[in-house]
Amino acid sequence: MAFVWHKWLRKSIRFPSTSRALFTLKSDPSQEIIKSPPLLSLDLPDIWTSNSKYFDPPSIRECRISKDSSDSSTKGIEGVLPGDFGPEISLRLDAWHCCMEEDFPLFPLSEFSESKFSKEDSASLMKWPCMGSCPVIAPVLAAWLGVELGAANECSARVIDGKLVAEKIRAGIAAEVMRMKESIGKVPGLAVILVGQRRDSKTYVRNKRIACEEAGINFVMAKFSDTCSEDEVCEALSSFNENPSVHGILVQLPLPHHLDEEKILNELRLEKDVDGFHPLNIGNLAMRGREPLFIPCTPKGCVELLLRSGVDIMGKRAVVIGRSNIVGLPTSLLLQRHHATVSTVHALTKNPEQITCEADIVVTAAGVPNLVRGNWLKPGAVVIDVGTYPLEDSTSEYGYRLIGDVCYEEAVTVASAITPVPGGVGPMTIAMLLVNTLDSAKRAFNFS
Ligand SMILES: NC(=O)C1=CN([C@@H]2O[C@H](COP(=O)(O)OP(=O)(O)OC[C@H]3O[C@@H](n4cnc5c(N)ncnc54)[C@H](OP(=O)(O)O)[C@@H]3O)[C@@H](O)[C@H]2O)C=CC1
Ligand SMILES: Nc1nc(=O)c2c([nH]1)NC[C@@H]1CN(c3ccc(C(=O)N[C@@H](CCC(=O)O)C(=O)O)cc3)C=[N+]21
Repeated sequence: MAFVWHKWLRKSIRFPSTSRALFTLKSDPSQEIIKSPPLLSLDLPDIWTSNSKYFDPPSIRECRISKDSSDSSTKGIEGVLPGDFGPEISLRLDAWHCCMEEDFPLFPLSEFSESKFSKEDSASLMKWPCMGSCPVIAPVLAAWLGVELGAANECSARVIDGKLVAEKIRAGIAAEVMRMKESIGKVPGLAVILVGQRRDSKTYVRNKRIACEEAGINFVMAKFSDTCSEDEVCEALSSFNENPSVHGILVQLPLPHHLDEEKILNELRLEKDVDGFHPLNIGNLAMRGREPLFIPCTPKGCVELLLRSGVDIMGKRAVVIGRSNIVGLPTSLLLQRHHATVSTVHALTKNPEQITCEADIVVTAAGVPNLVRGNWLKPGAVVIDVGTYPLEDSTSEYGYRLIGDVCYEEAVTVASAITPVPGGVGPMTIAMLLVNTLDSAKRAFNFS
């Protein structure tokens, strides 16, 4: 289906740098477009959530708009989406181009955000999340659709279903474990050290055990009381280090205060560091051209969710809220490896909302419930909520429920895609732990 942009609209369009860069690369056949590098050892297809009326079939992830066609006759640009292209400018689109009906593709082209629109126009358009970052194309499409822009508030962000994605990944891992078992008679093994009685830690470890069992991965655990000594923990760690049937070791954090976390983690063998917290793994993640043995599970899960939701990371502005060794810092490093321009917000950052407002991708890992309000977000931003704050709730099965960092009800009306808590990043963290454990076993057995 074709549509026409009026000439005055065309004048207001300037192609932003990402498009320009890609256009340049495309016009030079010796250069390949650099894609975000794949992360998973398992080659699984893209997965799209079906729980929103706005979803992206992978086939329309790249569309082209004819540059010069019909200019003289229609005094506009004719765009044909997708499939029937003239001389093209290739646009890489955000993940969330909507497809309202099968034969009516609707593309909020956020690439055109430099257009000159009056503030009033932009403001009202921005309230329309599915088009919000495209002040140029939205009115054209709205007129074309015969809908009022005011109907905006009915739209809401696509929910990125981490649980569903994680289930598919885990099914892939189970198949790989089975293949390994059938070929060499071995399976991967994960060992967990759990110290103390924290309810949330117990829940996370239980989830890890269930996930391992379902995937056919051996799971062993060493449990200690709150008052145990450092030596006891180190002894267990060193026995797991020596055990050839253990390919991954995880010390559940946080540890009780009397234990020296750094000292204990230092005991862990690099090649079994499936959490990816070892300084050498983090250092290699940070350095260009170096490959860490393991990428920390939560950051890897966040990026995996972005990629599988069709969100292009390259050239995008990302803000990571939090800079901890286990989530915030490695997430920033990993996004940078995927060619995002990354800013960090932490507890001492001034005007965090202004910095966050600039981001196309927001990953938040502060552990502060409802920290990120709707007005912290750029319309159309993709929001990944890592935060899990255990709130007392006697009506819940385990006496608490998890709250994220993001004020979900507000964010869902502004963002283009968002992860829920629970059911977002958490299950992906566990899936990535299984991926790392499988990778480690494959390395140990020289099995590919
Ligand atoms: N879903 C999952 O799979 C996982 C979830 N989590 C959850 O993610 C959250 C973060 O975990 P973790 O990194 O270990 O936590 P830490 O407490 O180690 O780090 C929190 C980070 O957030 C920053 N921060 C705290 N308050 C604010 C604020 N008001 N504004 C901006 N930044 C702030 C801190 O800044 P500063 O450095 O200045 O102190 C710090 O860098 C927790 O809720 C945790 O439960 C963690 C791991 C996995
Ligand atoms: N060495 C170490 N490695 C970790 O990866 C690690 C850690 N320590 N300490 C604590 C944090 C937190 N974390 C989570 C894992 C799973 C869920 C998870 O599965 N969450 C589910 C719900 C869980 C529930 O049932 O309550 C969800 O968000 O849907 C959450 C959080 C890993 N962490």
